[in-house]
Amino acid sequence: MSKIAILAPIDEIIPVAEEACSRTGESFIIKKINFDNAISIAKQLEQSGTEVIISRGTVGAKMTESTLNIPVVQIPITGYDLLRTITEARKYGLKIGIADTVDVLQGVEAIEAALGLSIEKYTIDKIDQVESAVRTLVSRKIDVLIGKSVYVNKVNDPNVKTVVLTSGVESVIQAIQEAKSILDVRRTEAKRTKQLQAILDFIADGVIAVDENGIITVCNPSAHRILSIQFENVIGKRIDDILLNSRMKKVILSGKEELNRIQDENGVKIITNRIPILHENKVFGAVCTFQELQKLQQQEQEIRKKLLHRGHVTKYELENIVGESKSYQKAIDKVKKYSQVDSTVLLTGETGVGKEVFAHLIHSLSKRSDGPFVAVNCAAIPKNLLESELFGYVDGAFTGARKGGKTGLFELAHQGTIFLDEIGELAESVQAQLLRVLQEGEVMRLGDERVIPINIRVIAASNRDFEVMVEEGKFRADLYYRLNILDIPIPPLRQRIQDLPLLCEHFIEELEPNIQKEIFGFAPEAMEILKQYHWPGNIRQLRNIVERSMILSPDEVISKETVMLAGGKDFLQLKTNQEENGEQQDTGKLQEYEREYILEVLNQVNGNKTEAAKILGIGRTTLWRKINNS
Ligand SMILES: Nc1ncnc2c1ncn2[C@@H]1O[C@H](COP(=O)(O)OP(=O)(O)OP(=O)(O)O)[C@@H](O)[C@H]1O
Repeated sequence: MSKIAILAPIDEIIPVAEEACSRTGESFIIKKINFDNAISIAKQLEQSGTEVIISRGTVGAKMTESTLNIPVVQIPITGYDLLRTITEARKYGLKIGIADTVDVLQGVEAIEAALGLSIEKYTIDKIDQVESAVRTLVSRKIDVLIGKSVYVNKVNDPNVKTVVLTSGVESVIQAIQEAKSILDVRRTEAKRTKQLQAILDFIADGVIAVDENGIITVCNPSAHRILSIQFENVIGKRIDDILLNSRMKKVILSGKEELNRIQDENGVKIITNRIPILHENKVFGAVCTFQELQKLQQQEQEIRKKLLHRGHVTKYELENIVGESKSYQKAIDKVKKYSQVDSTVLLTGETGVGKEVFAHLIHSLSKRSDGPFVAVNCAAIPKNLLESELFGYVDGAFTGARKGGKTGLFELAHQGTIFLDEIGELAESVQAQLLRVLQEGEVMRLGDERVIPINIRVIAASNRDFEVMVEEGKFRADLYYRLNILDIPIPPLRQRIQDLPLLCEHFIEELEPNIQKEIFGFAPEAMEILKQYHWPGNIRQLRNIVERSMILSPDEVISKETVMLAGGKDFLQLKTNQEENGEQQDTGKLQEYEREYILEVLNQVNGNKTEAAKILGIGRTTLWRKINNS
């Protein structure tokens, strides 16, 4: 199918067009048309793949002004065509009239001067001037009328002869060249449009463009998906009828871009960039690109997880939790119940009772278990950094701020749980911001004006007495009540000492692979010692003592002496108490055991005193004194 068609409004054009095609080596469609059927024929050709039409005269002009989507190239009237036609007309008389467009008439003036002729001219500027043009010229008593076929066909005065002004082969060749270059441009444009379309179809960002009146000109598939609105035929509609908060008209009016704005559309939160489309300092539209905030936050979490090589995931499951005592089981029951709701939990208890373990457990039993678990020890992060760590910051928020800004831990916990350990250590300013997070479900990065909505569950923990802190004005009362919706007090180890054998067994099993020693357990007297101790460091301290005892023990069963040694000075104090209680202890013998075990440890670490002191939990000087004392 040829991409170019020549539509001839007069018969004379057909042989000229055929000649032009044969000279240029083309085989275009050549069809005879008339004023009435021109547009329907052109439309049929357009549908069957014709991309450029060549025609001429009034019919050509009619096609250009019609609803055709393809360009129409006019076959020009050249000076040569005029000369040829005027020479022909002179055969019929000297009084010549001509009706045509201003550019053709300019050529006529040049020929008049050269030939010493005076020609009656009628300037056509609209296609419906045929009748009046012919009437006017005939009334001037002309001998002959020159014009396009529609004009000459209207002459019915037998005294006036007619000559059709038509184009020659050169003019048709000129039109063919022009049509071919239009075809080239259209092909390049089509390629570029296809490329752009592929980009728009492929990118995950939503893209919507509007013209200067706010009428949608582009809306890509991601925009449809993200906003999940039925976008039937959105092209051509007003942006404000489709989106409630688009602000595109504002961007067109101000000519200023708006970047990284959070926008709510039908309950979908999106982060949007809007820019004006400028040409020669004039705004002729705007384009916005946007992403779903929730997706962005998820991706950011994924990337951060990978970058940090550690996932914000829970480490403890219910089966790793040891404790059968009533008080502990009561606390575990609360964990199970509270994990099913989304309210804030406050865990209280002495250091090392397992507050973090409980927080992990609540998360892993909750419906958020697939989301992140972010644990923050508020006492471990320097006070001046805590705010920026929790809330994040934007580029240039403060001196020393990392380029590109930083996502805060609250944002990282989005769709999951944040565990704020040692919450009693929060500075007052941070307490106020935390209250806002709990009340509004939003965070604001340092140096930013935008609020970022987040969906998190907060679990807080402290080993301090909040009521006293609130009374002393060190902790905001409103924050305390907000945190203390569900409370879980965790009992200290000394109040559930019956769990001790189970815990020891659990830790031996857990530690054995690391220590690479087979240990059966604690001798009954050793267990007695452990049960008598008051465990200020609770389970963490117990785990350390079990580990130390396992390393020190020369036997598969850990003896009382090994435990005494592992307990260090805290346990020696215990021995004194026992003595005071009337128990007989042989101090000299104990010191001897102590010395023996210290030597055993030294032996295991090849005499490295620093290493041995570390394992024994005593200073190097004490170690030296203990070896040399006896
Ligand atoms: N019920 C339990 N069963 C087994 N191990 C436990 C249990 N509870 C706590 N642990 C262990 O005890 C140690 C201390 O627990 P955790 O860090 O949760 O205490 P914490 O109360 O948060 O301490 P801190 O107040 O110092 O932050 C951890 O090694 C943990 O594995």
